[in-house]
Amino acid sequence: MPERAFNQANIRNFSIIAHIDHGKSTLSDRLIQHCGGLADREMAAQVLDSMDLERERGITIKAQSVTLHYTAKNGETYQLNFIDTPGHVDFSYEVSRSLAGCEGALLVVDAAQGVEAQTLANCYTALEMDLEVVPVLNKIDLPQADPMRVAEEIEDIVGIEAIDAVQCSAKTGIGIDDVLERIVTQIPPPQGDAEKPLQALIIDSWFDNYQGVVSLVRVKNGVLRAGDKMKVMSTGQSHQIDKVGFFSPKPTETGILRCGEVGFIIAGIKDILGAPVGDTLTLAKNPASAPLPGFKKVKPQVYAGMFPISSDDYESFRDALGKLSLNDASLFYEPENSSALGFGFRCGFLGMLHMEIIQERLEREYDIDLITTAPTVVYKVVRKDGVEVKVDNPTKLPPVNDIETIYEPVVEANILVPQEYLGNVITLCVDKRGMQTKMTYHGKQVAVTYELPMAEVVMDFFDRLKSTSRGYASLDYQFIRFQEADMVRVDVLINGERVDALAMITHRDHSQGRGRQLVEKMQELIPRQMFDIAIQATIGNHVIARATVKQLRKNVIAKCYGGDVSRKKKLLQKQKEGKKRMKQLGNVEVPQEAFLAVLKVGK
Ligand SMILES: Nc1nc2c(ncn2[C@@H]2O[C@H](COP(=O)(O)OP(=O)(O)OP(=O)(O)O)[C@@H](O)[C@H]2O)c(=O)[nH]1
Repeated sequence: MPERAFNQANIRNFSIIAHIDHGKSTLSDRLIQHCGGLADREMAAQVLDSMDLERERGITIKAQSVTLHYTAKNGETYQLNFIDTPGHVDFSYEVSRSLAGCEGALLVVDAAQGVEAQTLANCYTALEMDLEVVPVLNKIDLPQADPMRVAEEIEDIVGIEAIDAVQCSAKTGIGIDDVLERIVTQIPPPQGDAEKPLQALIIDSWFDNYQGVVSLVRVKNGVLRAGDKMKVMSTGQSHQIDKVGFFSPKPTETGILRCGEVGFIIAGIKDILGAPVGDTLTLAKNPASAPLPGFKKVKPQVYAGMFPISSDDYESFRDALGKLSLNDASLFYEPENSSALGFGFRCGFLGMLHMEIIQERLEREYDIDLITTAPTVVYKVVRKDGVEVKVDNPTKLPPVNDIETIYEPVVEANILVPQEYLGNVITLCVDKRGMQTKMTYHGKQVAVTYELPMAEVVMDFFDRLKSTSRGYASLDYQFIRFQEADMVRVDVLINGERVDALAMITHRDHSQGRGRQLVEKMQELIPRQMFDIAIQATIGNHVIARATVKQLRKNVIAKCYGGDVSRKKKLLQKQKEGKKRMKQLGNVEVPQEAFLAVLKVGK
């Protein structure tokens, strides 16, 4: 392989911080196009949002990278390594992961919309990590764009200089040159010493069916070559490096990654735990004395049970979770056994979107049909005998008589909202048992801070906030403490049998109303069968609500008795498909939606 020209001073490693829809994907495609990374026809598909799911949902989930070469106005050619970051509130942890590989970040703000809470939180993370934050005002082609106002907002709310912020339109291409020049002039080159022992940070790892584990790394010190024997510092395991290179955006082998560079490495690692994200790689021959600081560990916030509909899928389900968790350190799972749903896993997620995405990936990429139980947060329970337990599953809540106190997790939620929707947002927060702690006005925008029970926030809060503010309010939240709360477990009985997978933990004040809504929702969702089905909600032995699904009188097939066989077959086939998502509880068939009916209550 020919030696590449290399000058560490001409490397720029950066990420883009942007709120969803402010144009990050469009801008990154433009930068790639401008630097000749892609032909126009390849631009049709946005490149960095590579997973199908991401494209459909229009959001970026996983960190990806691309290496570009840009010849600047000063005549020098720069290597730009762009590491992508996700934009949703559930994934701020992955943002810090991407930022750890960079010296700078572009803060892309829609010049018509202004600053949103999520960009704010990520921006603070970047500033804390000592990154150079370069503000970029996008969408200046829009008639309603108001770059001066938004620049002031950035200064006022984010607290960085923005008056001479670069203005561009990722859509029309205006100002893209200026963005590239800013990257080169404002973001510092990587520090690090090529002569020191190798230290390469694993930013991301994923499993490729042909290559095994592929890792995206940032070389902080030393040099990494194909053929070298490298050591994973946390496990001490050594592997021969097969391939190294860049994504440009197609994978391009270079045989070497030098100090300051970002690229992929493949080392024939088959074990999915062999290259953990946040770990440090060094060389077996001349190892570094210490690993690099890893990433802040994140704890899942929401737990739910996931059960394969067919018990034959259990093994493949476990393998799939293993593969997914390789590049998603925030995904937690452990075996769970439900009397209603059989063998499955208790899974922990960052939030509801994260949960939905994992569920969809399992179904689409791994072809596993699942029943998911209602998500719950983690409660701290102090028993009468003084022992403290963490409860991530309503069925594990100790009997009422054994409980001294229950503590629920509380978050601090920062919301940015235009003044005209402030009233709606306050109503929503009060409804969700929120307590206001701060409110400041910034031009047209208001920043409000609430302390809210996490259980209320992780479920449907984000969606409701969006709809009550016509999409203008934005949210960021973090766990602050556990707080004593009067929580109870509501059980659901179907024909007298307690269904463990349907239990929920809720505040006592809401329990009566939610119990009622829950049984009513279940009544709608459970199809009528050949007998009456009684649905009850209980707290302990006390029934708080009941409903009945009346028996079905007619047999569907009876209708076409004597009719032609193919029609009858079709009807049966249709029924069977309809049943795919059903679970047999005793003699009652319950559809998947019923297990999530809890999410539909309390609105
Ligand atoms: N008018 C105008 N529209 C733009 C511009 N840049 C992006 N858009 C549009 O804004 C919408 C969102 O752009 P994306 O690039 O997908 O946004 P994103 O921030 O990458 O979204 P995530 O991938 O979810 O983080 C798309 O409909 C784009 O066509 C711009 O400069 N001007």
